Amino acid sequence: MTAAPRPSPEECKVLPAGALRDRFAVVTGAGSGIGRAVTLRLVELGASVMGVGRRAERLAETAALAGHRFTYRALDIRHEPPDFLAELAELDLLVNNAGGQFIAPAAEISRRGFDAVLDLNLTAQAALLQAARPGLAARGGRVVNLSLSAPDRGIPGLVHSAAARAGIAALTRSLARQWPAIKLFCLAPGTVLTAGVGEELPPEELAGIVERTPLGRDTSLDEVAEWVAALGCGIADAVSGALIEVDGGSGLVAAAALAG
Ligand SMILES: CCCCCCC/C=C/C(=O)SCCNC(=O)CCNC(=O)[C@H](O)C(C)(C)COP(=O)(O)OP(=O)(O)OC[C@H]1O[C@@H](n2cnc3c(N)ncnc32)[C@H](O)[C@@H]1OP(=O)(O)O
Ligand SMILES: NC(=O)C1=CN([C@@H]2O[C@H](COP(=O)(O)OP(=O)(O)OC[C@H]3O[C@@H](n4cnc5c(N)ncnc54)[C@H](OP(=O)(O)O)[C@@H]3O)[C@@H](O)[C@H]2O)C=CC1
Repeated sequence: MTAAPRPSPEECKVLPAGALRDRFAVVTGAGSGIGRAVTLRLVELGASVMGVGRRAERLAETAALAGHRFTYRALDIRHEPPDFLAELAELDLLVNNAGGQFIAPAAEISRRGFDAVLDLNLTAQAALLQAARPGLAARGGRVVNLSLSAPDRGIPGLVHSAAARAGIAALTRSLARQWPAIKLFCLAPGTVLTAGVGEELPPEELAGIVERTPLGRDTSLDEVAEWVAALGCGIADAVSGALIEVDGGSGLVAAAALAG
């Protein structure tokens, strides 16, 4: 079956020019995929962005596209303390996007494997949030935590990631209550055809997942980027702590079993 058409990049751009003028954002995982698309859109809307990731060369590629309002720090959020955030006196937006996992049957995930995925997708992100809190509170700032659509329905093959992603949604809700000066959102894409997801799943399996999605298509990078920018610019400030699934309705149907 042919996938349903996505909106064009221009159709996704609904925010007015300058919507993020004079704002300062930190985006983790800014060297590729969703993080790069988010970075470029935030910069286009007027923000200055600090990007974070392990590979400096990937971040340098983003810098070449983003221009002078983008700076970056090459570091590992799992293994280095989040001092770069604690040092920021003021921060308007933190996009906790760096994440990922490996696909494996539950019985084959070792304690270290489970810990690695929990660490990347939950514990390290919690540490970034704690470090960023004073700077965010000083500006009435916002946080967008990237998650995965419908982890609460169960995802065979991704049990460690589903547990971490359910955790980040719960952390987002809890912090929204505890830190009222900061607005926190959890944004959960379904399938976004990045190189990263392509390394995890073969094309035919991805096509099958997209086909089972109620809207019959993937979610585009531009759609995710616009959602992050919208949550970050303040137009959604009547909302806090929410899990927003930008997934073409894939969270409404049972997730495919990715491993036995
Ligand atoms: C129906 C739902 C549709 C869902 C569609 C999918 C949507 C999701 C998309 C994305 O997330 S896109 C992002 C794609 N990119 C990634 O996910 C890559 C990220 N992965 C990593 O960075 C690493 O794999 C990791 C998860 C952080 C682990 O890194 P680390 O360097 O700590 O690993 P190691 O030291 O090598 O190993 C630690 C531990 O983990 C075990 N392990 C690693 N890979 C596997 C595997 N494939 N299978 C089983 N176990 C694995 C490894 O063996 C180690 O354990 P021990 O052997 O020492 O016990
Ligand atoms: N694509 C999809 O369909 C979906 C993606 N997601 C989530 O969205 C986020 C982005 O995914 P996507 O863009 O597709 O994937 P990518 O693999 O392209 O992005 C992950 C980014 O995180 C960075 N990163 C990974 N580990 C670390 C670390 N320890 N320290 C610092 N940076 C790190 C990577 O850079 P580097 O390797 O240089 O460190 C990379 O830029 C992830 O959390 C993913 O799980 C959720 C649902 C669906």
